[in-house]
Parts: sequence; C-alpha cells; structure tokens
Amino acid sequence: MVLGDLGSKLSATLQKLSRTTVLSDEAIDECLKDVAKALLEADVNVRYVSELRSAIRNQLRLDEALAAGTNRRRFIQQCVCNELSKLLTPDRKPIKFQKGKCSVVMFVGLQGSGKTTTCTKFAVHYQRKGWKVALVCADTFRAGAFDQLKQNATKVRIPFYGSYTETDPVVIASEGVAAFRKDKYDLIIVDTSGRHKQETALFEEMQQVEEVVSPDDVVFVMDSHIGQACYDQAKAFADAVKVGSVIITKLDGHAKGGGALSAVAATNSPVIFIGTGEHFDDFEPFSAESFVSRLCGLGDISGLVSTINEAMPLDKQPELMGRLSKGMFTLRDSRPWQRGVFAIHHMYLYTESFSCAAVSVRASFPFQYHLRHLLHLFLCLCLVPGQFTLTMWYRYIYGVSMSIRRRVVQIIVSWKTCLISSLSFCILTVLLPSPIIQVCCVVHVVLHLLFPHLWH
Ligand SMILES: Nc1nc2c(ncn2[C@@H]2O[C@H](COP(=O)(O)OP(=O)(O)OP(=O)(O)O)[C@@H](O)[C@H]2O)c(=O)[nH]1
Repeated sequence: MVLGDLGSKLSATLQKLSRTTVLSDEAIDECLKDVAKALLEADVNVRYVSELRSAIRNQLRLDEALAAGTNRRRFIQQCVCNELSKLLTPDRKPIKFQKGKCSVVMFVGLQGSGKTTTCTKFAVHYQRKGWKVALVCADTFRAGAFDQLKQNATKVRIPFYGSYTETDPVVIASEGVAAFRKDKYDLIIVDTSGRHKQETALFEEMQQVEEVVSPDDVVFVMDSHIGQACYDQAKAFADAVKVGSVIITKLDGHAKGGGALSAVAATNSPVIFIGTGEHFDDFEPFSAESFVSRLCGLGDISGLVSTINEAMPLDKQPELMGRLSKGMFTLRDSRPWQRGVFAIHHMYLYTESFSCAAVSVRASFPFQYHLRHLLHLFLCLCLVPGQFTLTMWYRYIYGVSMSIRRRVVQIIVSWKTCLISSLSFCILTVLLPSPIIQVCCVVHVVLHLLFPHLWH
C-alpha cells in the first residue's frame, strides 16, 4: 500500500486509543501527539500539522455536546480522518473533461518528476475509456525527451507530435495542438520541460507555452520523494501558471509522501491521480476519503465497491443482481468478478480494502482478529487457482483414499497444473506476507502435488 509507513503509524495510534480503558484527556493528548509525530515524520508541512491538531481539538471540545451513547473513541478516530481528508480536499474541484469537446491539458513539474511517463499514463487512462487522445512533446530542453515520448506513445498506440529540428517549445506546442484540434481529438496532452523554481527563463517559457495552447487544465506533476521542499516548489509553479490539478508520482518507493498534502495546500488544487510504478498501468485515480480511510486502517468499502464496478464485466451485472436478490449467489458466480479483479491488477487494493473492512468491525465481531486472515485465505483459495469450488473440499477428502500408484501417475499427467499453481502460491505468499497464509500456501501446494487429479 502506498504511504505504508505513515498508514501503519496512524492506524497503530488510533488502535492504541481504542484499547485504552479510560479515555482521559491525557490519553487523547497522547493520541494527538502521536498523530502529529507520524505526520511530521512523513514530511507533512509543520504549519499544516499544527493546524490539523488544533482543528481536531476544536471538534473534540464539541464532544461535550454529543448525544449520550455516542462512541467517543469512534468520534475521535472519525475527527482525525475528517481533518486529514479536509487537508487533501481543496476548495477547487477537479476539472471534468468532456468526450467530444477538444480539451488541452498541459503537464508541468520539476526535472525528473515523471512528467513524460505520467503524460502517457494519463493518455492511456482516457484511451481505455474510448477517448481520442494525442500527445505533444514541448520539451526541447532535455536531449532524448522527444524520443522517450515517441517510444511511449508508439508502445500504447497513441498519436504524437514533436520535432528533432525545431528548438522553440512554444512553436512545437502551438503547431501540435493546432494539428490535433483540427483532427477533433478529445484530449490533447502537452508535455513540457522540467524546471526548477530558480530557473526564471524556463518559467517564462512555460508561461508562453500556456499562453499559446490555452489549456483547459494545467497538471502539476510532483515526485513524492522531495519531502519538505515540495511546498515552495509547488507554490512557485502555481504562481507562474494556472495549476488546476496535481498528480503525485513514485508513491511505490520509499516515499514518505507527506509532500502530497503540501502540494495540495500550496496549489489549492486536488490530487487527481497517483503514480505507483514505472509501467503505464501503475496509475490510480485518487479519492481523498478512500485514501485517508485506508491510511487510518478504517477500511474502504466505497473503494471496494468502485473496484468491483470496474472489475465486473458490465454485461454480467444485471444477471448477478438478479441472482443476488433471489439469494442464489455462489462462489461460481463470483468467478468472473475475481478474474476481472485480477485482470486490472487490483488484487492488492481488493484484499487491502477487505482486510481493512474486517479491522473496522473489530469492536462488534468477536473473531475479528482472525477475520482478516480468513478473508485472505478465502481470496487465496478462490482467486489463485481460479477453479476452486465448494465441491473441491469433498474431493479433497475422497482423494486421500487413492492408491500411491494412481497418485504418481496423476502427478506426472498433470505436472503443468501443479507447476502453475505452485508458482501462483509463491507469488501470493510474497504479495500477502502473513504467517497463516504462508502455512496455508505450503499445505495447499503439498496437497496439489499429492492429489493433482483434484484440479481436473
Ligand atoms: N517508481 C516509479 N518511477 C516512476 C514513476 N513515474 C515516473 N517514473 C520514473 O521516473 C523517471 C523520470 O521520469 P520522466 O517521465 O522521464 O520524468 P520527466 O519529468 O519527464 O523528466 P524531465 O523531462 O527531465 O523533466 C523515469 O525513469 C520513470 O520511469 C512512478 O510512479 N514510480
């Protein structure tokens, strides 16, 4: 999970509060101190941390007016989440593009922040929705920038515009945008050179590009590793051009990520996507509530629902709803959905949302501690072989009585299945490093090897 470090510290703090027997003022103070410490360590700007702390304090003062029976611990956890969400939700709403109306988006940011890669990811995201998308390379500063964009665009089959001979980015940008506008593209994405706030000439050039292409949105691309320096850099860009959205990149590494909060505050613009890897699929739409909820370990049911909506083949949904309403939903029915989840590489998010949701019912469900592992196990059994049904359990039991000779023959016959499922489990063990899963995986692989006929 992105921002894993900050997330685990925040959820540990909030869980510590839930375990406190007497919820005294000291316990609350200590909780707020731990939250502030976790945020500071994650490079969140000092000013915002102290603002957040006093905002939570103010909300807690209202606590006295709470109706009897309200769970104070839950209320405090909710306050922390709400205030963090507020920090990530500026007044300005994300700009909505319309298919059929030609929109231009200009990408700006520091050198090496990941603009060119993010431009392609952004283009791919809209291309998959059926939009007509094009890329323009207005980066003449870095040698090889055009080649990089050309390579990326060719790989994903998106038309592009750039020049090896023209050195003026303003000319390239205006020619490229005019050409694609003429061809009625839905979305034209302009990549610009990376620059630093001290480079006045490059800043002026960026303003000139903005003037000629008149973008509908200017996206500030920020590397999540830059830490406390982020606020000043983001502010310099926001003062120079009309930044309307932010994309945070490289959240897959060891980034502390608190800079995201600073970038939002400095530009007063929402984070629209996050980059979580070098591949074009490593790109996630950003929702402040879901993000903060997962960060605080409170589960993300709305995220799970939207993931399911994305993953489930649309033509299967009415049929599925019908079966659900008749109480006829079986493991077999959930299979296309599971495969869909795999297909869009959301497995991690999916299990994460589930397990977080399990943690959130901790108070009301006595076996909740094991629920998280059971859910992982369930997913592991259902998802990986993609063939598991309840009847398999019975076949396991009957398989034990088979003769050794038949077992050996079966193993030889179905070695491919064994190999694939063993490899799948090894990958799963790496993805979900929980001891129970590891034991289950080993047992499962052994059973596969001993009774391979069960998978036919
Ligand atoms: N791990 C990781 N790497 C990324 C991500 N986004 C981009 N990168 C890598 O960061 C490096 C720089 O990315 P570029 O897209 O070339 O950056 P740029 O902002 O266009 O660079 P300039 O044009 O010099 O300003 C490349 O090696 C990318 O593969 C991300 O989300 N995660």
